[in-house]
Amino acid sequence: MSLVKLYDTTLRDGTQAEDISLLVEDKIRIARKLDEIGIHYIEGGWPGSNPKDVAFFKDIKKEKLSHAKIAAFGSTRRAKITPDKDQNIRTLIQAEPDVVTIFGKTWDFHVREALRISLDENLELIFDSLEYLKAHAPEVFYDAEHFFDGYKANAEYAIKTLKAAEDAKVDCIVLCDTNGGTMPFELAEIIKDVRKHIKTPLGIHTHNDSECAVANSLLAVDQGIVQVQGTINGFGERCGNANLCSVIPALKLKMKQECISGDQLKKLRELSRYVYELANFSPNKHQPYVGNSAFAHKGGVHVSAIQRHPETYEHIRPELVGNTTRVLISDLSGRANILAKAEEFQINLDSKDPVTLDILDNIKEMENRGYQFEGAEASFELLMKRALGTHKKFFSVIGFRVIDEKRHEEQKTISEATIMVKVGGKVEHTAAEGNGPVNALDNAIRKALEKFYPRIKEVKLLDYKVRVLPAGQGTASATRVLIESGDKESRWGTVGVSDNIIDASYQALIDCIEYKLHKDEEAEIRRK
Ligand SMILES: CC(=O)SCCNC(=O)CCNC(=O)[C@H](O)C(C)(C)COP(=O)(O)OP(=O)(O)OC[C@H]1O[C@@H](n2cnc3c(N)ncnc32)[C@H](O)[C@@H]1OP(=O)(O)O
Ligand SMILES: CC(=O)C(=O)O
Repeated sequence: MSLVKLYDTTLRDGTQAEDISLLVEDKIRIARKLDEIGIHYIEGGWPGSNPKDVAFFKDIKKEKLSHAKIAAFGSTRRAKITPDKDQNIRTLIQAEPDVVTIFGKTWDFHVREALRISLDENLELIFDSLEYLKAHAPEVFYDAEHFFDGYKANAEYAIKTLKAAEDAKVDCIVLCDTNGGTMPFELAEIIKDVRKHIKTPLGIHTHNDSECAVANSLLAVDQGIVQVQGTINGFGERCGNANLCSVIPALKLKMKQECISGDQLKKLRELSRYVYELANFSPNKHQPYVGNSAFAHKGGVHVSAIQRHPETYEHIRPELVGNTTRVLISDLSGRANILAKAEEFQINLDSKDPVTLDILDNIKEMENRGYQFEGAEASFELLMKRALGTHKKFFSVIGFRVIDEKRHEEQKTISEATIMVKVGGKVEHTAAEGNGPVNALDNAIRKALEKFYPRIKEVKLLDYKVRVLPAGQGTASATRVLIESGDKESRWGTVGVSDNIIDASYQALIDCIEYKLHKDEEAEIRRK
């Protein structure tokens, strides 16, 4: 099986996506990660476009990449000038990349309307830009922009443009589905025909406007293409590019194509999340292979079956891409979900134990009131402990009060909370201000408990989400609050539901603190 080369364009086409912008430092950090995972080519940007991309090519030279080659992107020369005078081509050479990739026009419509030159002149543009670059760069790739649309409009001319690139002796000709509208069955037929005319190695670059970018890339490999271009998480112009986080495992695990090693593949989820983080995006939890939900089982029937054989509802073993199986708890749960969860928390439950059925009934009744335990595993663990009688009461809350006050129209609203807690025999009464009522309550709870349990200081509130339940009752609706918290070691989610948003937040905050205290005490016992 020959090697399929992976060409990542997250740093170029990925940054053409709406809302994505990466600093030079971010690009360098992502390039290091791409190299670690075994990407063969990293397209760093278009040096003729902006100073940031010029800086990238300068800075990346200081990095010791283990094997990835760095590619610089640009276009064929402008009409009426020679390549050596073309500013874009000059900057590509000055960037001194390992590879230069330029795009040129394939579609006669684009030649006439976008470039406004003759069809023959475009062939000259392609040939002499590439011939010149071949003499000045170690490796040269040609992106045949709009190849599939061009072929459908005028196959003869589209093939002529590829021949011009072949005559210039480029190292790879990349067929681009630039508008992302090509269907997989069309693409396979077109590539078959191209292979009759072109002997240069072929690559594929697809966009996702018809949701076919990954399928098209895989089909192209099936048709003998040796280079696949794409981006991490599918970031890219409009609807994005072929998502390498789906392409790579499909190539490796399903098509048995050599591309990266099994150990590198295990870093795929980490890479996906790293890129989301640096792009300042929340990860897509439903993303195939690498998303949190990719191997999360909710239906009772599914959970029961995966415990017997994971393959019953998992298309691959999640560990192969660095992911894990998760069992979700909801009103679609059966006993199998509860048992699986209990096992995860190292709680011994028996499927015939009446407590299991009690927990199940309790969950279904709570979900009916609006609770949701997906994403609130810590509240769920506390619920199990309460049902089993293993829950420890570290403190009790005697009462709390939250006040919001606006003393003058021009002034900021002030939030203050007071709380009375009992720890052992001691009653503590504290007050705290906050940035809004929930923050004031959070501050007051912590202030009251920290002197008894100083490790509460380590807890950070990472995310706070409110959902109105059921929708449509306006400000009288019940609310569900989901809180994500974390400390140095882990992250956990808690939930509260009430027709009062402060009360719902209070429940989730108290569960958060109780979970931390249980977790630390159990860790301490294990250490001893
Ligand atoms: C399919 C793709 O994703 S291609 C990549 C697209 N990415 C980008 O455009 C991002 C980076 N681009 C840029 O920074 C700018 O567009 C630049 C610096 C490259 C060019 O800027 P400008 O000179 O202002 O031109 P503009 O942005 O309006 O682009 C249109 C020009 O590109 C020319 N052009 C477009 N494609 C090609 C090509 N394949 N070969 C040569 N020239 C081309 C057009 O003829 C037009 O030139 P004209 O104005 O002289 O008629
Ligand atoms: C080259 C490129 O980005 C495209 O054709 O989509």
